[in-house]
Amino acid sequence: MTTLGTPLSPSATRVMLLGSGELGKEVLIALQRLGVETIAVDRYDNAPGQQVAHHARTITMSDPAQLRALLEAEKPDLVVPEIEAIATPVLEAMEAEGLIRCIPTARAARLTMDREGIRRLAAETLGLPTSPYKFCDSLEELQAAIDGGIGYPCVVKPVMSSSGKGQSKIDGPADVKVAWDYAMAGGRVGPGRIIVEGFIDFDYEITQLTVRALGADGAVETQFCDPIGHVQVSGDYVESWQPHPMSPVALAESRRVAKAVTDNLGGQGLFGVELFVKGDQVWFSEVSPRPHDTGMVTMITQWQNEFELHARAILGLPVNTALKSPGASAVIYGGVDATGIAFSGVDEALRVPNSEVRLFGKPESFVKRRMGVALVHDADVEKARVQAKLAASKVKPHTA
Ligand SMILES: Nc1ncnc2c1ncn2[C@@H]1O[C@H](COP(=O)(O)OP(=O)(O)OP(=O)(O)O)[C@@H](O)[C@H]1O
Ligand SMILES: NCC(=O)N[C@@H]1O[C@H](COP(=O)([O-])[O-])[C@@H](O)[C@H]1O
Ligand SMILES: [Mg+2]
Repeated sequence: MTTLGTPLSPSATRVMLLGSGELGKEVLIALQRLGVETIAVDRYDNAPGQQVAHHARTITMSDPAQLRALLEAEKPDLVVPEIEAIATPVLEAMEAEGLIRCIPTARAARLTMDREGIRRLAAETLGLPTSPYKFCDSLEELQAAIDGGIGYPCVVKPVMSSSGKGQSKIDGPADVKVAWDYAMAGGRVGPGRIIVEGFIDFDYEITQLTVRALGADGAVETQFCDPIGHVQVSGDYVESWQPHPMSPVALAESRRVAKAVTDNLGGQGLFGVELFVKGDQVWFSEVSPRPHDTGMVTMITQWQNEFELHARAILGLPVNTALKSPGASAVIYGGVDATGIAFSGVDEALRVPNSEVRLFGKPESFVKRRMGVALVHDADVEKARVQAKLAASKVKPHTA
């Protein structure tokens, strides 16, 4: 049985988010609605989730000493990683010492913070289909990997990066050094290990949201959301929709792969399993052991959106993954490099039928920083896509 306390009292159920961007903000709102006391941690002040949590803390989460000191001081009941760039060995050590409970598990956070950990698990331990790949520490190793079998075209990514940072496609020998240099500039931490992957010429790609939550008998059960289709530009999501139509064989294979990966990672919570599909063939790409950016569409398509599902699953509450209506999301980028920007045209965006807009409240805008998202529901998912892009285009960010 789950017992929840009163926030800001000795009985409080206290949850700490490590990372408090747009995804964490929605998890925090879902937790607040259940009377959970929340602590929002990020690398900068006034991060989106810090604006809605009971407590805000700003630290360098990749610094082991800073992370351990904060966890020891706050003693949360649950620790919920929201980004990859965290000193995960601290989480593993403190979980092993019985000092914290990490969502879904500290091991899952460690394996997925680094492309090498999750790729070797999926392909080599679990035997799941993936693109061909090699890990390289120098330009020479990269060239040798391509010549030795990966071939052209291929994709280079820093092992520690997300949202497409440092990622590029290599079409021929002339691109190899450019891709290497770009990866070195775009990686998250430290010097240069990359993954080079054979390019998969997929028909479409999906995110298979997968929830591990407690059933009535107290055992973990796996439930799936309808598949989310999405379009990525330069490795970053620009639009998503749900449901994405799939053949029964491809859908069953997607769920087999998603279950194999999430069973191994374990724990409770929602996962975003990224898959490439061509005909009935499915390749595992990567997995977020937490809500996924493409899953923001569920804010308008599901009875319980992915953030509510995560909140409920981690607290031991039952979940419902049913679709409410087909719908779509389209990203609103900053368009300018400036702090404290303004957004015109929100009224016009909201005049698009069946639309909603979320502005994340990030204190600083960059040309390609995701600052908001437009959402539209419609019985016709293709129409929802068109309308969501229309609504997003009406919002005009500019310097204040
Ligand atoms: N091997 C590949 N073949 C074809 N396309 C690929 C390949 N690898 C990546 N892509 C494309 O680039 C996108 C981003 O790749 P990936 O998910 O690995 O990067 P990421 O930086 O982790 O992104 P995010 O954090 O947004 O999930 C994929 O969704 C896909 O569209
Ligand atoms: N693909 C991962 C992803 O979308 N993560 C989301 O972006 C935030 C960072 O945004 P920022 O880079 O604008 O600070 C993260 O905190 C998370 O909410
Ligand atoms: Mg991805």
